[in-house]
Amino acid sequence: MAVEGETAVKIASTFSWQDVCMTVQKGKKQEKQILSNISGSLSSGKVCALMGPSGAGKTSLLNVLAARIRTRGTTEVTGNITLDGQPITGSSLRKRIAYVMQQDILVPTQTVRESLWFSANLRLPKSYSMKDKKELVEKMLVDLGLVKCADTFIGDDMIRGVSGGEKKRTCVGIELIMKPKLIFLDEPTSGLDSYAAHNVILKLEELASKEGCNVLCTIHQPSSEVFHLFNKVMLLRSGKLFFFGGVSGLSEQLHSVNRGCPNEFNLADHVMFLLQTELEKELDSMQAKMIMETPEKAATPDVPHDKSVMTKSMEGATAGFLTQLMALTKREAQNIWRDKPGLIASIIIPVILNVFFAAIFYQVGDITLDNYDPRSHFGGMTQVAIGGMFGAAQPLLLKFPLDRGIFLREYATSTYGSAAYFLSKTMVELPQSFLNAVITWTAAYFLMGLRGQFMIYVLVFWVTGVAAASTAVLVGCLAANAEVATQAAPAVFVPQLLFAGFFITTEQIPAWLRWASYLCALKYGMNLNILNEFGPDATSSWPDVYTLNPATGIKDVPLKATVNAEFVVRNSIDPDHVWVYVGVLLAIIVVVRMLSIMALARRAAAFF
Ligand SMILES: Nc1ncnc2c1ncn2[C@@H]1O[C@H](COP(=O)(O)OP(=O)(O)OP(=O)(O)O)[C@@H](O)[C@H]1O
Repeated sequence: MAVEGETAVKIASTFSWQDVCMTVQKGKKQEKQILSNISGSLSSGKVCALMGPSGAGKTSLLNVLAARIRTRGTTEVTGNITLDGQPITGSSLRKRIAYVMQQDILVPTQTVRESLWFSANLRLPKSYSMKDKKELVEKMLVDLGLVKCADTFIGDDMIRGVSGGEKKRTCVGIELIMKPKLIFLDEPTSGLDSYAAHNVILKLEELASKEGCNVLCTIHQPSSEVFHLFNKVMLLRSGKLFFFGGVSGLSEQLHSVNRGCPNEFNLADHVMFLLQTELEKELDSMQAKMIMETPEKAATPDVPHDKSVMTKSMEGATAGFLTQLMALTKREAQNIWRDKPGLIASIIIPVILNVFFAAIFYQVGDITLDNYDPRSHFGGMTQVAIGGMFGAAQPLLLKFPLDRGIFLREYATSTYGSAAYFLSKTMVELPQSFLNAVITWTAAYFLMGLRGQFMIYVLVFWVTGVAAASTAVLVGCLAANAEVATQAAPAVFVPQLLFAGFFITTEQIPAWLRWASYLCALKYGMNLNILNEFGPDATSSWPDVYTLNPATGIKDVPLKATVNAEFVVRNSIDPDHVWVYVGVLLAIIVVVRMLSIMALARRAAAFF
């Protein structure tokens, strides 16, 4: 299927690498040589297997050739790596390189078609119309044999989804949609049975020859059928090139050094066994002979299988910020909507918990009751605020660490920027937290018999929850992983409880520590709640109820004056500063979320 607007460009690209070396610094003076003088070349339409015993340097070489090694610090890489004579550096060349990781990092609630569409929509240049993109996705589904499962969820442990082989082919499709010139795959067949593995490599081979791209993949134990699909094989041993050439060439070479593969044996198994069982001395002498055979072949560019392969230039701007934001928001919302158990739990659990807690504080706000106690009244409000803070923070704390794999893969392939990614999560979070605020206060307000304005409680709870979630998000973006985020969370949230006026009033906190309460979002939320329930405006309409005067022993102090002094004055809350409290809460949200975007971008930049 020809995509409208394609430019007729014959692909005949050559990928070559000369004298690639990699060393890592171990301690102050020691160096470890990971790769030594590895050379070779591949040309359009060829699929090369990178093999060798464990620790031979396969992943290191793959990462070096794909420009995925950070050469700062202790790692040094030398050598020449070029694509059509150009060194592999710079973002435009990077975009022509696809890297399929060993783990299938996909969104479980997306279907196969949606996964490919997401990649096409955000990564293809704007010169591609929607129709072009859709045609490309459909073509990719056909080429990769994914039509039958196109509308099946990717799935995970909880959601029934596509098979392992189909997942792997989806990962390949996500990268191939960009029509990359180079495709690197780390163990694309690991965890697959031999038929599924054959299918993946066969599709890769077909696509490589059709699209004219160079494919290099590490592979552990290919079956004979799989092994013979490769056009080239590169064998490493202790960081050195043992063999590079065609599969039949390998067989000939082994015969020439008297280590031919018996007819009934698998050539790949045979050579791997040899590499791990032969004496070092023997291997050295074989290696010396075999390498002598390869450079000439490796240096000669191969002729593309299909000389009429067409492609369209991938240069030019890709999707803009708004398109990225919309696509990401849609995916995030779908993710929540399709995760039915999670969605139901996010509604049912707050209802049950809040009804239960409110039942404990039943009618604590009824000031006309004989057993009325202002501390219980305040306690009821306190528990809603504390529950709200943890309830809002908890789901957000692990959101970014748990989704980091997908973010890094997509960010690294320039699918979107960190700001669009971050804002998309916020767009979905806001209505969810508003719904949570309505649920919480509907349960709490009437059962506890509070007197402030219902809608103010909902709004304050919502904004304070978003502020708590912002802090959780920042912790999640800064933390190295989910475990670190979980460990760090109490250090951030417990002090908020201490500074919010629940256990100690602001005026009792030592002056040199009091400043910390000004950074505490919960404190501002609580100030607004206290004014809504106990502030002078709120209490002005209270019926006349009197409390005990300690000086006279007579109940002649108006209750409104008692609660005002106890909760408003002692917590240094100024009724004229309502909008200051609202403003500071909003400012905390904006500043903390901006810091989170920066932390996310920094983490993504450090990925390579
Ligand atoms: N940054 C590093 N610092 C120290 N040693 C390293 C580093 N990177 C790789 N190595 C070492 O280099 C050798 C090659 O590692 P590499 O992961 O490339 O091997 P591999 O062939 O892919 O192994 P496997 O098949 O087990 O994944 C190993 O001994 C590994 O411990």
